[in-house]
Amino acid sequence: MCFELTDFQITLNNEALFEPFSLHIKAGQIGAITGPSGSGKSTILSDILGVLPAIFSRSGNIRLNEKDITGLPTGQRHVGIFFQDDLLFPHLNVFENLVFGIPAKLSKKEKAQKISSALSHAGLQGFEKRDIATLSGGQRARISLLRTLLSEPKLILLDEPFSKLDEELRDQFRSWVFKQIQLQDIPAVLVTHDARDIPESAVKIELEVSYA
Ligand SMILES: Nc1ncnc2c1ncn2[C@@H]1O[C@H](COP(=O)(O)OP(=O)(O)OP(=O)(O)O)[C@@H](O)[C@H]1O
Repeated sequence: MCFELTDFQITLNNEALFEPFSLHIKAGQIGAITGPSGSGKSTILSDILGVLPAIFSRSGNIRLNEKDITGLPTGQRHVGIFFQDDLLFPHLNVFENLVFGIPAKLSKKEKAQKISSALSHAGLQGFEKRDIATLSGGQRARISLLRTLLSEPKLILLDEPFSKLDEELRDQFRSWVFKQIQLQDIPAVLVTHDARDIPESAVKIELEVSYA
């Protein structure tokens, strides 16, 4: 598994948001994109996901596992996203939230097994019937990432994933997330404004903004 952006640039109203860059990451590796507010970090993730708003245009290529995915609709890209607002369904329990992430082709039993094993991995064994409202912030965050991982993405995007967590939880959750990405053996693109969120081993890109 590998992910590449080549000579990548996004333009808004004929003005480039940042200088072109290339990024190459392998399975289990993190590509970390930083840059000033408004430099285009979230827009880059939207484009990788396949939902770049029409007002923007892109030059360069997006390749996942050696295949150019630029023309593919979102549903065929197999890209998972995780961000600070966890978007769990508050009226459904943990099991019902997680089952949304699982490919529909699996049987009921297989789905239940996958969920049980994922919860154990996250230190949340037996949480299937818990209401979302009864979970702590850190537990919610873990459930939310599990849901993304259960969809078996080929690439995961992390958009300011830790910014809503308090200091202590943030450290724990960050290490846990990076471990899950390695276990899943997929590449990940991380967008953050906080250097503490970037692991040593990450491939780092700092967006260069050229102000007119
Ligand atoms: N739908 C939109 N319509 C018009 N301009 C937009 C739209 N979305 C984003 N922009 C502009 O595009 C630029 C890049 O925005 P983007 O959200 O990608 O930046 P960012 O680096 O993620 O910023 P931040 O760190 O503040 O979240 C900004 O100047 C923003 O105002």
